[in-house]
Amino acid sequence: MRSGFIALVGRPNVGKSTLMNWIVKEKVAIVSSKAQTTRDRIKGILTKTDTQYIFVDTPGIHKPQHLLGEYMTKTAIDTLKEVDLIVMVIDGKAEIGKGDKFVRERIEEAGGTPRVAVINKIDDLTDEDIEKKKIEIKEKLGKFNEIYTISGEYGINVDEFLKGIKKYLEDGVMYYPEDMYTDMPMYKVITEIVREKILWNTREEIPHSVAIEITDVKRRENGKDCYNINIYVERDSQKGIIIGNKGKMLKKIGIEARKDIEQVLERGIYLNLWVKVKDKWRKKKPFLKEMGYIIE
Ligand SMILES: Nc1nc2c(ncn2[C@@H]2O[C@H](COP(=O)(O)OP(=O)(O)OP(=O)(O)O)[C@@H](O)[C@H]2O)c(=O)[nH]1
Repeated sequence: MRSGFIALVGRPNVGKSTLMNWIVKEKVAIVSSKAQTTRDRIKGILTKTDTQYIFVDTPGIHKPQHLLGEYMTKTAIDTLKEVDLIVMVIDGKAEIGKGDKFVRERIEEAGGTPRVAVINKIDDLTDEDIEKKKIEIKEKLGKFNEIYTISGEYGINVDEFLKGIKKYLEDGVMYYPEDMYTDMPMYKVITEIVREKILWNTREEIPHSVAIEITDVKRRENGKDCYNINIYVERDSQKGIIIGNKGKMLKKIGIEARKDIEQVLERGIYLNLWVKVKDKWRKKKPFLKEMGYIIE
């Protein structure tokens, strides 16, 4: 048996969450076309007959712009020092830029941890594009132990990638029981589902300034739990967008979120969503602490 921790790193939007979801085939990481949606270290665990892969999906590494950003980057760098392997995911469809170089520098800070590069989104690339990308990586990002080419969305070459990275894992250990696919607490899974639905439904209109909190769970007489969940935004205008015309948007978000949550919990629930304005919440440390984004 081999087992080990693998950090998936890369600038926002390269496809880390999509890849992890494909690998563990369960809803453990949020997928969105928006940048920086994954705020927490989430482990996706895949146990095969003789290998257990524990994936740590790091927050999108980027230059800190505000308090929440600082927290996300620090978490990501700490992760890199602890793992057995760093997998740097690169968007094969985009030119390698400042964001990728910034991530590469953070990998250097992790010291001697082995690192491989993954060119993602090859479903949209020609063989020639892929070869060019490999050269670009060597020129702009330097040396990796290996370079893999995959598509996380369609699962192309993902098995080969998994077999290939087995050698970096520790021999003779198994960290988690076989049937476990995430150690993310259930409340976090639930709030992430709500956040995902908001981001999907509101498209470009709602920025990342949204935080979700379960305020209470009450059991109704028929035995079903009723979840009350607050959605915090920064401005009245954002509140308006989420609620929508005659409350239609909030209703849609609620229905979609409830369905996914019921699937995860394997039972029926009631879900009440409340939208609240907290001005500039990202800059307010006590509030961030309360929401679990800062641990001191
Ligand atoms: N064509 C193609 N698109 C992909 C692939 N993987 C991901 N995408 C798209 O790329 C976008 C970003 O994917 P995510 O998985 O959210 O990216 P991420 O790196 O986890 O982003 P953050 O959580 O913001 O760090 C989404 O629109 C995906 O549909 C792929 O293999 N092929």
